[in-house]
Amino acid sequence: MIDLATYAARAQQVIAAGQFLYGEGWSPATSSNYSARIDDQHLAITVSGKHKGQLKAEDIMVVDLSGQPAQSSLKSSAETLLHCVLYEWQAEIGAVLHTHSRAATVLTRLLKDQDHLRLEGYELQKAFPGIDSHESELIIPVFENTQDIPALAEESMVWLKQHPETPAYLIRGHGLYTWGKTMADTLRHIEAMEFLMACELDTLKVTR
Ligand SMILES: CSC[C@@H](O)[C@@H](O)C(=O)COP(=O)(O)O
Ligand SMILES: [Zn+2]
Repeated sequence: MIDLATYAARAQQVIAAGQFLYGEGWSPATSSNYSARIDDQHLAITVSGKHKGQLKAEDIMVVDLSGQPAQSSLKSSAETLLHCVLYEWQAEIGAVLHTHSRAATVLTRLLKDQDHLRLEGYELQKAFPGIDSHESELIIPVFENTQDIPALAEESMVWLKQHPETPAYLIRGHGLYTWGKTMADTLRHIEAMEFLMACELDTLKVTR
């Protein structure tokens, strides 16, 4: 049984996240998907194809950790499985957010054949858990874009199980996935990644 009060609270968090992320320009044109954990078996996730700045309660649905809808005929996000494997991987993950910012799209295209973004020397790296110095190296994997979501889910898990400290990943020409213990933590990770990616783009502009 799903606790309805918890579900309603999580749905409100997802709606508020959408308003913020759309307002920042990081979730344009129905792109992006968001979720929050309800319990050890269920998550609240956006219905596929919705405008993320105008989400309503009926645009959030419940799926189990295998991505199957719980008592719903609605279609959950096309990328539901990418969320599910993260919740399955780490029990402490409470929210997962996927965005489509211009910075994530352009930077990953500029990185061309590189399979990761390397960040070092930025004070803001400390916005991520376990990082207490700008001198540490932060590696964010860049996966190739694909419509084969089960394959991407598998690829993300292979990387993350080998690098469990990773706070986010990028998909080339597509966007960002990040996660955290709470929705607030996850939103902070997005803001930090957006700042860092903007800095990287600014640096490329003057050094290329
Ligand atoms: C509007 S194109 C973006 C989609 O292809 C997809 O990548 C995305 O982020 C949103 O898909 P959705 O099924 O609404 O969760
Ligand atoms: Zn997407």
